[in-house]
Amino acid sequence: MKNLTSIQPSKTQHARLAALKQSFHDWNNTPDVLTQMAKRLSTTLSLETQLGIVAEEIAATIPFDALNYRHRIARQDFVFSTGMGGPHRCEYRLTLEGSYYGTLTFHRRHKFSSEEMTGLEMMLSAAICPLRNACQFISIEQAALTDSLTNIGNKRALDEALSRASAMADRHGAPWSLILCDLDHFKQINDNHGHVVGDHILTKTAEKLEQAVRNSDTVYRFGGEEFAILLPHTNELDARDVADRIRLAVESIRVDGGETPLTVTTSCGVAVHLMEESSDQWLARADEALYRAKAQGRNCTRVFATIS
Ligand SMILES: Nc1nc2c(ncn2[C@@H]2O[C@H](COP(=O)(O)OP(=O)(O)OP(=O)(O)O)[C@@H](O)[C@H]2O)c(=O)[nH]1
Repeated sequence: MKNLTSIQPSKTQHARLAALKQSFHDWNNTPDVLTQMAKRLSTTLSLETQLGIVAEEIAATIPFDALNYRHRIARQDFVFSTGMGGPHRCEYRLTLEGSYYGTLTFHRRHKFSSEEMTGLEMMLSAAICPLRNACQFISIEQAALTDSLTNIGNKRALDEALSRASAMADRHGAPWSLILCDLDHFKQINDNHGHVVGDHILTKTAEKLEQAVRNSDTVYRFGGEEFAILLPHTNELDARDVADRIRLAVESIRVDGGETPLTVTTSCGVAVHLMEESSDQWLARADEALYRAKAQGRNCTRVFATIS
């Protein structure tokens, strides 16, 4: 083994260690305004919580009447507001290393002085890194729940949504319906026209499904050519109508397939949530209805009927 030269603590090192000890003491016991805010921000990756902390810490030094934050992250608008208006405002576009992380606006009844604006800028400079991390965390979380081909929710997103929907249906008693759609003879499209055309049809299908349903309904791709639509406040009868509308929407898709345009049909299975059933049981009943639609000729809707 190589001999290591023994390191003798020098005077400078002693001084540095003493300074470190002092700064640890200050950081721990009497942090300055910026350190205190940075410490609090580092405890969370929730953008909402971070913005609450920023609002509190800034208000302690620079009072304001309202703070608004808006940013579009992963195709979704994120909005945070605290307090009530005021005619004067200071607006900051938050950017770091060329990337944009939202716009923060402070409102107040009285004008902000230039000294106060400098203070705001200092506080925001100290907050921008944690805010950037929180925005990126939302993007990563969103990506893990999104199907990369069609840009709609994936199987994981469906599982989470079904669990939430089951809990809400049990608690409030409102009907929730689930529609499963599976494109018919999709293998033939891939085999005859190639996967690129197949992928294009899947993308078009996702678009059509989203257009065919209400804003409050959500569409997921949970398997190769399988889609799911979750419909809040929708009973069996209405869900059946939606499923038939969806089938017509999918039938209207036209994709360039050589001499004649390619078309596709879909089979649908519907199940309304039953009191206290698990999301797996609910999904299994919708799947059973879909299986019947396939077995009974395809391009049709079957409902897992409930006796009420
Ligand atoms: N292009 C493309 N094809 C996919 C994707 N995922 C799954 N598939 C294909 O979807 C096809 C599904 O075939 P099957 O399960 O036999 O079903 P089907 O041919 O639609 O027949 P039915 O469902 O019984 O009407 C297979 O050929 C898979 O390769 C994808 O991401 N892109």
